[in-house]
Amino acid sequence: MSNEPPDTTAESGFEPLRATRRTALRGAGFAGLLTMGRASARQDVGVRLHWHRRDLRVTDNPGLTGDDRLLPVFVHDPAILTHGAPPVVSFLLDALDSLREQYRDRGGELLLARGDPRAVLPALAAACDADAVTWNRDYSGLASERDRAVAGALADAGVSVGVERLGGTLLHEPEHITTNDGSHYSVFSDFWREWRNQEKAAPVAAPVRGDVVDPRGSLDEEWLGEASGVAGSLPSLADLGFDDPEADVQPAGTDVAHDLLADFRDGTIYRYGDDREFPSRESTSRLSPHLKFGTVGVRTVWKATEDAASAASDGDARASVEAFQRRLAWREFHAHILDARPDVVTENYREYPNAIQWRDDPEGLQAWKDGETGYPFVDAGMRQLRDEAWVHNRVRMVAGSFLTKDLLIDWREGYDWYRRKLVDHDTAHAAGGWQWAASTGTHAQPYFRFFDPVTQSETYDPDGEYIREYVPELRDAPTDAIHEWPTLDDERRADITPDYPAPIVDYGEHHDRAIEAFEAARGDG
Ligand SMILES: Cc1cc2nc3c(=O)[nH]c(=O)nc-3n(C[C@H](O)[C@H](O)[C@H](O)COP(=O)(O)OP(=O)(O)OC[C@H]3O[C@@H](n4cnc5c(N)ncnc54)[C@H](O)[C@@H]3O)c2cc1C
Repeated sequence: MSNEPPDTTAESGFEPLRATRRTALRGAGFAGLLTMGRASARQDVGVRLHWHRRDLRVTDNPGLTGDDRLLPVFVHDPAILTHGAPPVVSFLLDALDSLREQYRDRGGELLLARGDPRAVLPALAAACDADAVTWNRDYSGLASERDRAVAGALADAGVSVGVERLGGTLLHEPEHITTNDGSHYSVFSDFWREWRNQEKAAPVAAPVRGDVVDPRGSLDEEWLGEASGVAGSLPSLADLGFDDPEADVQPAGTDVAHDLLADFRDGTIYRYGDDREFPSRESTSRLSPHLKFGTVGVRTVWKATEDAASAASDGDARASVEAFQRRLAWREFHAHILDARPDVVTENYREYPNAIQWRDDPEGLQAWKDGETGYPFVDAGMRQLRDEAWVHNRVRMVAGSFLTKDLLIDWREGYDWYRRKLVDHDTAHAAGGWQWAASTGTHAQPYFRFFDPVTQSETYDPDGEYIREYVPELRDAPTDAIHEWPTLDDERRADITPDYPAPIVDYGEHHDRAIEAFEAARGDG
């Protein structure tokens, strides 16, 4: 395997900027920047400004390799923050704290700015006399638009820098995995075959002391003082306009991610194949927010899977590792789709000839959000979301199917609720997951396929352990009654507990309603 990161700059569409005039950027219009100063402490090698976004780590970060000295920055961008929510922003702040420590351990400092990156980055590049600005590529429409605008702003400002967009988020860039006609794959099994066969790059080394610029003493105080909001202390959730999350959000940071990964590699990964669909068995990695914010590098995760495969005792153990590797491929499949079709966040990927007649059902939607539908497996998932800001994949699928099929409510409502509540919210995977559940996505769950919440609960929570944990009203109920709750008569339900609701939709009838709506959308009606 090559130690070199794949060269993604060639297809990036960004030409290095070669403007020669350095302009003063006083009053560039963001918090804290007033005065420029020269920052490069050592004049013999150039300074490169690295803009961190979803790569909040120093280890295994292709954006941090190279000969020049690094000045890292993170910009709290109000335009992006409007799409945030307390769990993700809380995780982000925790991750930034950890990143800052990682830089301090190397004699540097993470600059923290607040404002529009189109103003912040040209100004900072000028202030620190940067030769280059780098960032790792992001794939959403919003991010791509922003990045193009920042590259343009750097050029317009006449700051003499080269801009490079690097690939630190995925193992394979969208341009490298395409169908014969050059378009993105829309069938996962085909994508997987191609993705699996391509060589994967190894993790890259972290910068060491001396590779990182210590901006103190070289950048002007305005950049560094607390009042500027540029360095100094991290903002709080309240500073950024967010309430505290309702959930107990899992901790962030590279050490946490590496510990999770090591535990998973050394044990749980071998149970993944058999146990991953059972929410009470805790057999998944819980790496999703770390992969979203890049507190761990995906090459590091891949290497851990290869190590686990080499140490596997038999074919079953190797198959289990491969089941996990497929999940990493799903992650990239969805990212490639988002790159090709940025509209999947709001529009159906697969259009039906007629519009799907989603129901307007505010009470049903609220019951779903509150975990009060009277379908215990669904409610357990929605309450896990409320309490932990994370939900097991099987239950996300069942709760997603329940909303879009059983309640026939638009998938965008579910997407928006998960966006506000999940710590791992990621536009690519959320759009992929929701559109799959709603049968509007790529490889499409057929419209007539439902996840029957009773059968799902019997199959994937046979002892009712998961449901009992999150639906305490049913803690003492017999297991068969837990599963069959939606089908029991009122008297039997009242005998078991008066505290848990009756089903909000009649078991069975909603099925016919959804089939009719989808057939009408298909023009079959
Ligand atoms: C309706 C719905 C919405 C979803 N929204 C998100 C989301 O906003 N963010 C998110 O990261 N995942 C989302 N998923 C995918 C999946 O549920 C989570 O990635 C997974 O539960 C995270 O737990 P884990 O890290 O323990 O996963 P593991 O099983 O350990 O998987 C390892 C990693 O693979 C990736 N992965 C696993 N399954 C998928 C998948 N189906 N699609 C894409 N990547 C996957 C994740 O990065 C995950 O961390 C959604 C799924 C559905 C059905």
